[in-house]
Amino acid sequence: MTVFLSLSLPLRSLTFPQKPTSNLFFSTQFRLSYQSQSMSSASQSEPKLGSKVTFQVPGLDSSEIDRIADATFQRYSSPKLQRNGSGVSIVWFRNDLRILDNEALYRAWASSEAVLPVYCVDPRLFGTTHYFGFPKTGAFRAQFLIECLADLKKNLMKHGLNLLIQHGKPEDILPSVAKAFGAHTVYAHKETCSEELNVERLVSKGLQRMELPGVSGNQNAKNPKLQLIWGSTMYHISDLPFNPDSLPDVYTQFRKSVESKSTIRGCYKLPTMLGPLPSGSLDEFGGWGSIPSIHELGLHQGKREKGMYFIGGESAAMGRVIEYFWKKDLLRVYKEIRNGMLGPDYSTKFSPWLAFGCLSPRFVHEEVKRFEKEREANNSTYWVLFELIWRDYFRFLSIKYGNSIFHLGGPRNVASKWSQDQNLFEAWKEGRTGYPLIDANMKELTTTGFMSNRGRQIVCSFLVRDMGIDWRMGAEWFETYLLDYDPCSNYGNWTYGAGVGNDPREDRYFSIPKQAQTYDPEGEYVAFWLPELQALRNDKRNFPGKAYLQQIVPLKFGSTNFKSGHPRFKSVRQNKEYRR
Ligand SMILES: Cc1cc2nc3c(=O)[nH]c(=O)nc-3n(C[C@H](O)[C@H](O)[C@H](O)COP(=O)(O)OP(=O)(O)OC[C@H]3O[C@@H](n4cnc5c(N)ncnc54)[C@H](O)[C@@H]3O)c2cc1C
Ligand SMILES: Nc1ncnc2c1ncn2[C@@H]1O[C@H](COP(=O)(O)OP(=O)(O)OP(=O)(O)O)[C@@H](O)[C@H]1O
Repeated sequence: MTVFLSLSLPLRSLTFPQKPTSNLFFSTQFRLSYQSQSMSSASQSEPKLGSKVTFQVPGLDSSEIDRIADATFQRYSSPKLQRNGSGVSIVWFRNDLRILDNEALYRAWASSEAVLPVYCVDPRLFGTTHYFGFPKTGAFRAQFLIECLADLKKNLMKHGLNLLIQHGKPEDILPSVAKAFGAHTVYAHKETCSEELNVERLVSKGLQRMELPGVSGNQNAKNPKLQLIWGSTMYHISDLPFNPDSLPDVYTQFRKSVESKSTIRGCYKLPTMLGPLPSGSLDEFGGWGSIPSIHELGLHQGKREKGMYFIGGESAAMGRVIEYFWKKDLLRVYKEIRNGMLGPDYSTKFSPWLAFGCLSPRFVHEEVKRFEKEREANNSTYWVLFELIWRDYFRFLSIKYGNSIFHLGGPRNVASKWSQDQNLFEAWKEGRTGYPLIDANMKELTTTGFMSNRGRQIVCSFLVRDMGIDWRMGAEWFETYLLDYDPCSNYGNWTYGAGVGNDPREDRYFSIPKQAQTYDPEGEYVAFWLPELQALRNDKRNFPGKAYLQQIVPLKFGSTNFKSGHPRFKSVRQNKEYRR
């Protein structure tokens, strides 16, 4: 039986698109809708490619998203679960904005008679990045967060709870909420990077120092505890076959070791109802508080002009899993199409929801296994897990290497000369380097908050290898803009790309002409983002010569316009081009 029967969706949902072919760079549907208009000659093809087109991810309407979410909650509910605690506990939501497979929420429920869910809108998240002072959270990610909070509140209410939203630092807010409700424990998910660890320490201290109401002199009265729970990875930290401090430095060793020696835990089941809420007044907190508007966060959301538009929240995340795996049947071919750049369907697009914790990687694992059982198991179905193991790996590496993942020399403390040339950096970030593949990717990032994995590797290589710019400038620019920003994956990948990562064998140079020929042979991607290229012949779009901006630097190896071996880069060591 397919998921559509169990979700009782309309009959048309039962018809799946034809099995996508193996040479896809993006989804069949996306390609077909454009191919019909796109002939090989420039004159007939391009008006539609360049027109303003947006794609909602997932591409489902809100009622279908709600139906999928309700059916999924239902599938994971167990009426047999029993709570045996007493008193009040608090769930402090952080980057775990979900109900399903949320161990902190489950434990808070099981250990109490009443649970109070709290989210703190921490002003530090809307400050600036560490070295270069870019906005810490850009408008796209802030808008995504707003939608995540609205969805979390709605789903908590469906389960008999609510969400108290407070504006301020968790270390100021949580002790006063715990005091007002006499909570015995604050449950939260554990983080691994120093900014977040620092907040954990401050919250813990705040709870310890809290004065208990009306119990002075009572030796038995206890301050509430902060109980931190591991929950961000697919493999649980306690199930690793090694201590994170002795994590293998080579990804393949890590992967083989966990695959052979560890198992992935099942998702936590949900009680049908999570209530009641504690009794008591919320007056001193202004009632349940409000979800901030983008303006209240000091940001401005521009018009969505083009490209993908992600819907925040756990319900949309579940909708995307069902859409990508079951409805569009793309899990079957994921490995063949995952290096695409254009349209919503060449890859799962799970990352923004994973980063906010709307989606549990263990849930993705269980859906992959269900698909393998009910439809097909192949290299593609495995490959989504392979990629999620990369995500786990970077998370565990952040424990082993601490703040060095943010430092110029990276985990290996590599001494290199880097430039901070503002002209070059501005051209990179604004997408006017004269290389269509770079410019298109950078425009996609600042227009949507997303960039493909292929694109990220190419623009990273160009910034650090061809321009010689301090990689942290690129990493912080990504930190501002990415919807899926996650310190471990972002800085982990940047240190790899810059050649300062923990694995000395990872030294990546991406040749732009080669990447363009392989991954955008018809120039569809660059023409989508750079309409001025649409008038050119398909094979010229990535190599437009004088028809486009002048190239701001020559390429280190091989060039589209410049002669290779430009003296500026003579001293740079030749690296093999990297292909994954
Ligand atoms: C310079 C650079 C910076 C990056 N910054 C981030 C970041 O801040 N946050 C982030 O989630 N990913 C980051 N990535 C990894 C990767 O590009 C994205 O996870 C991926 O593009 C997200 O799209 P998707 O969900 O469709 O991926 P899919 O191809 O569908 O992969 C499925 C999932 O596997 C995980 N994954 C895939 N590739 C990687 C990878 N290289 N490293 C870690 N996890 C991976 C992601 O969770 C992803 O959602 C970065 C990569 C590079 C090269
Ligand atoms: N979640 C995060 N996102 C981005 N950066 C983070 C995160 N957590 C920690 N960092 C970075 O970790 C570093 C910690 O700086 P801190 O001053 O506390 O320690 P440090 O090791 O002495 O670093 P530095 O010498 O760069 O100041 C900073 O670069 C900070 O931006």
